[in-house]
Amino acid sequence: MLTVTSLSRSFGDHRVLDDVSFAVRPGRMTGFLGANGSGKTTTMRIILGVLAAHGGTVTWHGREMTPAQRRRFGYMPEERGLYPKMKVGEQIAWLGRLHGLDDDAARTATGRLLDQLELGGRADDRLEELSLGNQQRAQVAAALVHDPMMLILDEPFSGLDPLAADIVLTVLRERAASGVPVLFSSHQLSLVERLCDDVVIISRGAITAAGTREELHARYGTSRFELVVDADAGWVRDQPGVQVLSVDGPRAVFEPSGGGEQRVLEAALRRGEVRSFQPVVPSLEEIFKEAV
Ligand SMILES: Nc1ncnc2c1ncn2[C@@H]1O[C@H](COP(=O)(O)OP(=O)(O)OP(=O)(O)O)[C@@H](O)[C@H]1O
Repeated sequence: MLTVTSLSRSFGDHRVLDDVSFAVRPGRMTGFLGANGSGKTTTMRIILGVLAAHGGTVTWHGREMTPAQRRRFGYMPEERGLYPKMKVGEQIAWLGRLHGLDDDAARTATGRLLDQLELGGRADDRLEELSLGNQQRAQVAAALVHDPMMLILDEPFSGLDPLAADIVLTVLRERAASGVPVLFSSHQLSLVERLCDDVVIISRGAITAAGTREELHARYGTSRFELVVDADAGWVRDQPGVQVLSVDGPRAVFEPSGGGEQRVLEAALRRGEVRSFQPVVPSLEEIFKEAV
């Protein structure tokens, strides 16, 4: 497990990280969310050891991380760093060797990854000949080729169409399932909602929410209910013990008190068909807006 505790960092007078603490657990996909300039990249760079913290610690399984351990991390930086003129396959294998793989292992890992990322046929093309989305997939391969023990990915899904995002996601999920902690930043909240196990939200350099997706839904959950019937739902307004928030044809959203939701459900069943009746679960987008 990677644990970040009380990180702080300033650039001049500008404090960009203030008491940042969170954990990235093995086998989990952790989404790191925050508005532009909130401190995600700075935090990731400190974890990687390419930027010094002014306070706080980064530990791996409870101990201060060593440079050798950091070298076993896989990092996809925000500024993509592959060579445009170099052939994709050669480049990924070369990065594997730089990380200590022998020639055979580097070639095998490269071939497998490029196939998984559906770039197998492009191994002999120069990077610049690939579309931007395919270049991005090659960047993912570069971060994974040495079988890293932890993955830190800055916006790995930006610029990918939904099919390409799913291909990358499958590869990352496979690594997470094998026990690798995965931390990735993203602005695409619907995507994060679908794929992350844990969520960390940062706002202006401070963590405003962190936990499993279910914990955040419960914490930011409301006591609202949504009822959908087969005719106009305006009658819900007359029910005792509920505050109606909206009625839109057959759909009513209300906030009950003292068991009011049961009475509404019973009344709806007496009146006819109930199409759905459920508590309103906030989306990650709503949680994000409330937390930042
Ligand atoms: N080298 C630097 N020198 C001065 N200020 C910096 C430096 N690096 C980052 N900052 C500032 O630190 C703040 C946090 O930046 P950071 O890149 O960590 O944010 P971010 O959450 O990754 O943003 P984005 O989503 O836009 O990539 C910003 O105000 C940025 O201008």
